[in-house]
Amino acid sequence: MITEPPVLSTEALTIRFGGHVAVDRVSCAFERGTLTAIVGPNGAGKTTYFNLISGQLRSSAGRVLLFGRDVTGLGAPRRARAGIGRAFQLTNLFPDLTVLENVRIAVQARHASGFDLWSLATRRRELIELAEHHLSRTGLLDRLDATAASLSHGDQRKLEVAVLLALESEVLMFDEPTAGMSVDEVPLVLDLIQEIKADRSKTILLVEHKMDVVRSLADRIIVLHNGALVAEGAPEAVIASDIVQQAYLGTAGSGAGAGHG
Ligand SMILES: Nc1ncnc2c1ncn2[C@@H]1O[C@H](COP(=O)(O)OP(=O)(O)OP(=O)(O)O)[C@@H](O)[C@H]1O
Repeated sequence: MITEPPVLSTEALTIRFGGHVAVDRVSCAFERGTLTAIVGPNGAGKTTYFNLISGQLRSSAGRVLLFGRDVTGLGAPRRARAGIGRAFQLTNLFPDLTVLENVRIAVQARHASGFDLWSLATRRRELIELAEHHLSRTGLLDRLDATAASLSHGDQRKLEVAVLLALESEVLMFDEPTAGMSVDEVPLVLDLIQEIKADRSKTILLVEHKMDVVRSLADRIIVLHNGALVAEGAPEAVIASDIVQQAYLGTAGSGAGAGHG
């Protein structure tokens, strides 16, 4: 029987900084339509693991596979074009362009081939319609003409997600999506992630300290500690497990209401 490879997987992924092993032989598969939260104490290697997947860092050993294809040798821009979309890098946005222009450029980049000079006007309309579709999903239709730079922090995050949707990224990676946001903006971003998760077409990875956020969004949790993957499973079971309670959340038996850091 032929089984489909997972959308994304890492095999014994490892990085050393001098003598320090920041990510230590992490093997993990991420399936389409799932949201996996990556948790662990400060310095556990979560962001470094993200950087290895998105290509911001090159691994010392191990592999990153996208649909079973080895992308370990590709840099970040090529991995992004292959479908690994990392949100909230800010480099994804053109600050002086409008909301609509930012997303239209992403749609255009995605649909560059097949460009037909004779139907420029039709083509332009189609690009704008697609861009508006992504902006409608992310709740930005009323900000089409605002420049990216003029948006609130929360709306900029929505715009970044619209750009990733327009680029048709298969994998969406969120590193602490609510960090630095005001209390009113937090639910907007969480609703947005929930909305993208709901159609089950994307593979979502989330690094998050807040356990209430993890509980409400994640289908699965993986726990990193000292760079190694030490626990994995359904959120309630992993959060309640002794290994997480004692070693990673520091409060055995408390019900893990809080993260750390
Ligand atoms: N470029 C680097 N050079 C040297 N050491 C690094 C580098 N990047 C990360 N580290 C080290 O690797 C370890 C993992 O760091 P990382 O930022 O991935 O942890 P984290 O789990 O994301 O932590 P936090 O929850 O605090 O964000 C830490 O000990 C960190 O100091």
